[in-house]
Amino acid sequence: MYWTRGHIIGRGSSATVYAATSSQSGEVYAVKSVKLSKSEPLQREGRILSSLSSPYVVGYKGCDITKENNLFMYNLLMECVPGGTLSQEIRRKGGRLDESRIGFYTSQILKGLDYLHSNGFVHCDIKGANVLVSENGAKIGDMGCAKRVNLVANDLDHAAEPIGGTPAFMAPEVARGEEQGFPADIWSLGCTVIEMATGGSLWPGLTDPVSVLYHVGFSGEGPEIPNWLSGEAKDFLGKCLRRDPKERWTASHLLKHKFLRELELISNGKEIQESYSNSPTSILDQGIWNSCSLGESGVQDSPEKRIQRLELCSGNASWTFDENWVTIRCNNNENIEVEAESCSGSVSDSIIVDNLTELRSCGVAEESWVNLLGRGNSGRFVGDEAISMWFMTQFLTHYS
Ligand SMILES: Nc1ncnc2c1ncn2[C@@H]1O[C@H](COP(=O)(O)OP(=O)(O)OP(=O)(O)O)[C@@H](O)[C@H]1O
Repeated sequence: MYWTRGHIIGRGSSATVYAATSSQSGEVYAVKSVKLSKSEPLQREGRILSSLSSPYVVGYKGCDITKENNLFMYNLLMECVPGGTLSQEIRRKGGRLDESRIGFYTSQILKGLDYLHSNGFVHCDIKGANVLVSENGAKIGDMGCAKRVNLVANDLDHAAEPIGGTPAFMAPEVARGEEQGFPADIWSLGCTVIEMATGGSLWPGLTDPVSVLYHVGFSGEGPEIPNWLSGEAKDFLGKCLRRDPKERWTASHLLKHKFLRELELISNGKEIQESYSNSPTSILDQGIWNSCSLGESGVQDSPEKRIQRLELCSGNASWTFDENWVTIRCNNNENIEVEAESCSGSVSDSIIVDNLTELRSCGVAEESWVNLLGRGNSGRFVGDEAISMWFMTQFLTHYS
């Protein structure tokens, strides 16, 4: 397939997403690109997406390898969902959504989950930042953490698939590193409903992902359910946020819950769609394209200097919904990669050090590692190449 790369429309912790135009049809796609040498997780995501087809999951359009500026890039082409993420939509609407809109998006995310689960996939990272919205509603995106469940045994192949996701949205059994099956997505959906209702932190007062993990896993508590929600909505959340995964309702069961059924009868989707299409902040607006320019900084400094710069960039840990992110990854060889990125485009850096001893010898206080991890909405734990549970253990040991 021939296509032309356009503007950046989003950045995640592992990849950059651009608009792309098909040379033949002129159709606009979203293309997620990474250096070929680091593309194994994206290739895996592509393989999963290519096996799926649902109006509630972002559509697969193909993949290829390009050579640009002497770099080989792996590209995953997807359907372009023009409204950005659900988290961005929440901010556009002033920090929280009204209940009918919450029900509208929840029902579509659930239909996507029902589809994934009945095809044997656990998404493993449901949250507002991984749901894409358009005038037609919501679609589940970012299948980068997804894993297959053995439907016959109704169990995970633990050896093959590490636990992944975003700490604040993780189910208790996931935070404890025990299991990550279909019910884990349902807990994360409950957290996403609360995100839609509050726009704020699910765990106020907990400012770094390690303390969130510890609290979720061992405190016996769930996130606070906003008081202003109706009884039906609270009941729905209660079914999603049961601490025992066996007691959580399934996606197909939740689709029949009175919270969604009643809303569907009242709004029939129309009012919500009209309201959405009036939004002036679609990512396809030219103004947004024009304002989006991201610089790449050089990487000539020594690892020491670059780690120190990252430490300065990271500031205080804050578990908020800002778009800045800093990620620390550890691969199987225990090389540690530290990256910093600013959505405004002013910082872009990445360094690799061999082990924790080297990170220590660079003079970065261990507290700052937590800060580095805690910044932004993607202080997250994902597959092999990303922050491993091993690395989390280091933090837990340090933290406790
Ligand atoms: N199909 C799409 N259509 C429109 N925008 C998209 C699409 N896919 C991704 N984006 C944008 O790109 C951003 C990054 O995408 P995505 O979350 O898939 O990347 P990632 O590197 O896997 O993220 P992370 O690992 O941090 O969760 C999204 O937050 C969204 O703004």
